[in-house]
Amino acid sequence: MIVYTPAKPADSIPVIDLAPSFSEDAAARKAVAWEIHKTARDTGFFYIKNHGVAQSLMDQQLELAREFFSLPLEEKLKTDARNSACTRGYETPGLQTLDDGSPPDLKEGFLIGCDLDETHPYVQQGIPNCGPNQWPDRPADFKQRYEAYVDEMFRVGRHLMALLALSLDLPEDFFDEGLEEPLFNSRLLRYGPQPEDAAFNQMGAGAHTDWGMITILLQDDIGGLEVENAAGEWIAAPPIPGTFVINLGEMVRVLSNGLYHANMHRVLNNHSGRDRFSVPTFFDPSYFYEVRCAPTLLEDGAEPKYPATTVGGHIADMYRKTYGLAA
Ligand SMILES: O=C(O)CCC(=O)C(=O)O
Ligand SMILES: [Fe+2]
Repeated sequence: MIVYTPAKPADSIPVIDLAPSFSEDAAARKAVAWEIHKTARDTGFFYIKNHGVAQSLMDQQLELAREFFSLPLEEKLKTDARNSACTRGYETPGLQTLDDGSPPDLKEGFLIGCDLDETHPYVQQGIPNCGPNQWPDRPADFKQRYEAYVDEMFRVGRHLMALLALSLDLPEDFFDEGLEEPLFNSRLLRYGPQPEDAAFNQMGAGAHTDWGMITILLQDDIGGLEVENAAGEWIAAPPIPGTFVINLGEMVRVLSNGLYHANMHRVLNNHSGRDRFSVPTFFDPSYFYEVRCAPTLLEDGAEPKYPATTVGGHIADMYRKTYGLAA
């Protein structure tokens, strides 16, 4: 358990302007990659602006979360994630415990991922965490609305992977073979206000590192996300209109031989009396893509610090672990 101590004000999570990264000018793209390189070695977190996602789509996605969670419980339970072999669907409060030893997370969720039906080879082979989504009938057009958002997350995710490659002196298309069928999960989240009688160390989301490559977080205007920087200090990651919060997951540690950080973060529920909504999207190369230390980071004959690992296997293990804890 990581016992809560208050976070300092944010002074070191940079806002990176992606506009020059869409330029034809290779030097302009490289300059953005260098900004990512610097922050990846410290907080592992940064905001992005001028990412090309329409503000209206961002607003609509938070509205989708608001509409879904305001439905009666019995309606939400029609897509109960406990009835899904791959934990897709509605997640009741307390279903997940991100920080072992802390109380279960005080948040309500709705999870989707790659929508694979029973004819897909992965599903036939019983590969963990692969299967169909559960789509609710209400709110209207939920599936279409969520999929329109995911399309844009794929575009941003691919773009960030190219910049991540560049930031490690790799060719921009280095990850392309792993990105034909990216693995992703996306979750709507609702964090209620912190109860007066909250248990000791009760968090909205317990301190954790993300498991995959890149997380693209959309948050509303309430705040509550906190990040541990390389100095071990907790700093706030407050909402900044028009931005996404990007953070690097455990796969990046393997890729960068520990040079880049997959930093701890958590959500403290608020005292404003209002619900907070957020939408993290976890973007990764395909299930069996092997992540290994970037060749640019190894001297001749040197051994990488971390063994190569497949994205899907690691993430599936972490799902089992964090849901098992809450059971
Ligand atoms: O809701 C947030 O701000 C962060 C959520 C998060 O860290 C996660 O789901 O991994
Ligand atoms: Fe996270």
